[in-house]
Amino acid sequence: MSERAHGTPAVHAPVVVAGLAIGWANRTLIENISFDVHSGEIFAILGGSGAGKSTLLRCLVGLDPPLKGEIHIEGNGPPDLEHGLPPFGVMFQGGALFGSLTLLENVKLPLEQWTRLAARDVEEIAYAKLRMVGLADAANRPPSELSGGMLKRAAIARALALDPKLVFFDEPSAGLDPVTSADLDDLILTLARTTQLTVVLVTHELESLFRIADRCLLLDQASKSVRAVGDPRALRNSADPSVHQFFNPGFAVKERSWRPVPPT
Ligand SMILES: Nc1ncnc2c1ncn2[C@@H]1O[C@H](COP(=O)(O)OP(=O)(O)OP(=O)(O)O)[C@@H](O)[C@H]1O
Repeated sequence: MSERAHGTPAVHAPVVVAGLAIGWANRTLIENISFDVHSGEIFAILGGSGAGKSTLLRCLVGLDPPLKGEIHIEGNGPPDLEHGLPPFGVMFQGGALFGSLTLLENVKLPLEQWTRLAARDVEEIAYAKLRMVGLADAANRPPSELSGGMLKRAAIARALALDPKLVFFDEPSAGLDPVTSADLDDLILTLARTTQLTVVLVTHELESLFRIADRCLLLDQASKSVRAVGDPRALRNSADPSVHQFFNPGFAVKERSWRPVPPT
């Protein structure tokens, strides 16, 4: 279901996807994927387990080639990770911090790799990023000494080290308890709203989705298609039963649970 088919302007969108098919060798996961991510919005990729959410994200950041279709990132074609600085930050599911380095050293890495800044400036910027995610006090600790929530924050700091205007997060709240997950949502929301950051994230946490996402894309494994695109709060009331069920998973159970017990 293309948003542009419904008239949404696509000019200068940070992410534009048209007629994309994703999958592996001779196995197509999802076809005809078309959507735009608007500047400054938080856009979520949703779907059941194995639907292809991470595969789509990997295509968007240039790690895997799509089977077919177009991807435009920041007005260019698909990202070419082998040549030059990618115009976005990425946080993968596990955070992917280097265990042998301190948090500060982890955040310094992209600055050292992609800029010619003096060592003092690199250190200052890396500290500023850690401060931004509330981890300045932990700058000299290794990842092994941190909680799951702190590791995610550190990974976000590293993804933002080069001040990208666009970031991709794969399951940022995976493995976190509800309180830590809500704190992380607040951080993502604050970053997006205060720095005009465009965020594309994969999630399967509905609570988090309703809390932070402006719009979302629902992938459907059975029909190999995009089932819905739009505001998750509106999709909650979708007339399409499968979309309604996805956004209201407890609905049928709740209905059954308060039905009176028949007299014996
Ligand atoms: N490198 C690969 N080669 C072949 N098939 C793969 C590869 N990586 C993933 N797949 C398959 O593609 C399908 C989609 O995987 P993907 O990780 O994109 O799903 P997902 O929606 O992110 O699922 P989950 O929510 O469980 O993480 C799965 O059936 C998976 O086994």
